[in-house]
Amino acid sequence: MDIDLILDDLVEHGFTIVPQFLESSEVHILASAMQERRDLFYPAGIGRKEGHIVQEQIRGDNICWIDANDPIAARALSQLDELKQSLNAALYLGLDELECHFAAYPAGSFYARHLDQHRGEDSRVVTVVLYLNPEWTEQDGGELRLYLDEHRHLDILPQGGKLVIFLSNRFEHEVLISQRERLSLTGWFRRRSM
Ligand SMILES: O=C(O)CCC(=O)C(=O)O
Ligand SMILES: [Fe+2]
Repeated sequence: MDIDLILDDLVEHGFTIVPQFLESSEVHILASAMQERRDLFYPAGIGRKEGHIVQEQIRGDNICWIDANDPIAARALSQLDELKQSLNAALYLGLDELECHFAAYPAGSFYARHLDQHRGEDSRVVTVVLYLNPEWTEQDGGELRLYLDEHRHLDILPQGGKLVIFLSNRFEHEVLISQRERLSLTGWFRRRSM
């Protein structure tokens, strides 16, 4: 992980892609640990609290929240913590906790275009998505489509070990239909509450 490159990219573009954030052996370990928790996954909803509803026409993934101290994801979480410290030191983002969950998109599912901040709430500052799919190809679909502005978007394949980082309030994005099960760890660095 070249931290200077990450910081430069975030300052200049607001997002960056780290192709090999996690080694492939670690991706395997994390993906199989995730499979062991499969009975704890449930359909993801949209909105918070009373507004929370499950709508497969919007998002079809199943999720399982991960505690920051959970040994299941120790390696990935400690690397993400290092990243957070660098972001704070260089960019003064004041990032505090990482809120994160595993996500599994069954074949045929997707997540429609959205922004990662809930209405009236701006505590999610930086979104990180770490993919856990070894040997993912273009035929498998499931790209993360990041809308850069009104006219341009970027499609990112969810290949194992890759980390995508972007400013949560800046980029609308969607997950295109996946042709096979698509696994990830998604997190949000939150701002310290005043
Ligand atoms: O898995 C991805 O590529 C993005 C997931 C996402 O947008 C979300 O969980 O908010
Ligand atoms: Fe999102």
